[in-house]
Amino acid sequence: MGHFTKGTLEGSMAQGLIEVERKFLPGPGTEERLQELGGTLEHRVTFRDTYYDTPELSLMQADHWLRRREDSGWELKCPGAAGVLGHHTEYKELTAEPTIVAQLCKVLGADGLGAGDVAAVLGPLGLQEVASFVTKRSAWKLVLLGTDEEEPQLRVDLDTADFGYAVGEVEALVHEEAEVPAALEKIHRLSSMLGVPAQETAPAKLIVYLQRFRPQDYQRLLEVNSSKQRPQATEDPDNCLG
Ligand SMILES: Cc1ncc(C[n+]2csc(CCOP(=O)(O)OP(=O)(O)OP(=O)(O)O)c2C)c(N)n1
Ligand SMILES: [Mg+2]
Repeated sequence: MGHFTKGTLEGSMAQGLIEVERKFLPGPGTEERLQELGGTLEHRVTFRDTYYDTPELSLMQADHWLRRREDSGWELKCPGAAGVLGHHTEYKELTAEPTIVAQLCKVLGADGLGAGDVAAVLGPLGLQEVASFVTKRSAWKLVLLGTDEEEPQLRVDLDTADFGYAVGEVEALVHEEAEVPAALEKIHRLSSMLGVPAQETAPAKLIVYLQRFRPQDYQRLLEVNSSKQRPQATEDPDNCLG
């Protein structure tokens, strides 16, 4: 996994936007540093995420991540176009339930389940809870000095999961692919001002959860990840940007 993930956000508020992000390990001084850099705290929020998969983890093995987030509904992250910028990977974030159901059926090879609620197809598709945890997030916004455009602003989320793991994300939202390199450059710049070592990466909360509480599942995922090359977006029938 590279340092960045990028997904196209769906939904009324953020239609067509591309999310470019980098995860890092925050320290005790990270919030203070954000303030010194002119960052503003947008909000603090607490939410529970529950992830679903088959007993064999068919979705995760296909790089699909299905979750229900308390108060904001279902979301499926699925692989987007292969990264052309080196280290980052891309995810499209589906939030419309009929679209999620259609993609689930495609990945799991199921037919004739209709296009209704996600909850209604969990049983038929053999999907069950694999992880559930609460995140406390502080969401920050920041404009880099010496940047003339008003956007994209950078966002920083500082998350602490209820099982004790803390992880940060620096992210930018852009409108088109052509803006991604500049966004990556800003993310790099802010990360380094936050004292993040250049090569540092941090695992997703879910990955750490599996490692700690479902070690056999974690092992299964590792084996798949090391034994297969990520398919090119254009050749991958499961790709949901395609
Ligand atoms: C080794 C490895 N690590 C990560 C991945 C990708 N991955 C792992 S879990 C996962 C799903 C969770 O993504 P994450 O960015 O951690 O979610 P979160 O920050 O809580 O929510 P937001 O509010 O940003 O939507 C993905 C895409 C992978 N395929 N392989
Ligand atoms: Mg994230």
